[in-house]
Amino acid sequence: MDGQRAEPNGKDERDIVLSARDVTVGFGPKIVLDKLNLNIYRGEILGFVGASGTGKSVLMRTILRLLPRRSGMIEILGQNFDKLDESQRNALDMRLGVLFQQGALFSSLTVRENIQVPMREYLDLPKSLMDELAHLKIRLVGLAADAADKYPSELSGGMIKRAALARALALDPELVFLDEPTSGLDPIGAAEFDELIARLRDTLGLTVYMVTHDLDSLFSVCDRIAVLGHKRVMVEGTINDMLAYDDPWVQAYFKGKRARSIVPQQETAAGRAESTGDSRGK
Ligand SMILES: Nc1ncnc2c1ncn2[C@@H]1O[C@H](COP(=O)(O)OP(=O)(O)OP(=O)(O)O)[C@@H](O)[C@H]1O
Repeated sequence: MDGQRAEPNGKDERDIVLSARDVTVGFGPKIVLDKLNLNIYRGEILGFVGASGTGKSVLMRTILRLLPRRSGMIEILGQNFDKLDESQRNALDMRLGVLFQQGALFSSLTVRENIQVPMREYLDLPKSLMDELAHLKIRLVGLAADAADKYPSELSGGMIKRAALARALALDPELVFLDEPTSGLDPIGAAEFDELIARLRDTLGLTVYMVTHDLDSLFSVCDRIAVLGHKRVMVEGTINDMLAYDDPWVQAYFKGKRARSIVPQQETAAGRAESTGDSRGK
């Protein structure tokens, strides 16, 4: 397993929604990602992990075109941004949702107004319709209707994450990027957020790219895991693939004390359902 996925017959029948090929990113003389390859498949929740400073945020920001790459190709939903004109890029951007770390809501806007930011940017809708849509998104992420008129400073950490998720879902995206979605949440709040993401994937047919350090998320909701190391995706696959991979960081991460408190539960089919917050934060 080296991140260059090859099926036995040389073909991959799965629907690829994001494909990064030989992506190289650097700052000055420092190369952070070197010929990185990664596929994300439709309908999956991919957990993206790696030691601090390996380039997880850099990759996500490169995919979102917030950082330039030196070389390589990125295709999203079958399209190569480099070959699109501005209106096509906008159309593609609308099919992506992003939840940045810490939620990144605008503090001077209410939850409703925050959710409407992407609508105002990309769509020309009457206010009444935008209000209705914001209300739907608020309910979708499990917030009470009265959260709509609250400012971020009036929300708990868990509510901020949900409001930020509602904003990420404002335009009904197909592919959602989540940067450390459960960081800062208490164990129960984190488990509930994981469940919400899994439910939305099932009901909305989302594909989810989740950067996370949270072992519980990896074990409980991620279908596949990709590990960033040595400037590329060094291993991708299931938990069992991680456990079998011979690398000191991967072994320490997936077989360390924290992981041992979670792994045995996951070895049964019931494990996914059982793995709610009790092992978090140990
Ligand atoms: N704008 C920048 N200019 C120079 N170096 C940068 C810039 N952004 C990131 N880096 C460097 O790129 C490397 C990867 O950073 P990145 O933030 O992607 O790590 P990460 O894997 O997301 O870490 P963490 O898990 O701690 O969030 C680091 O060495 C960082 O210092």
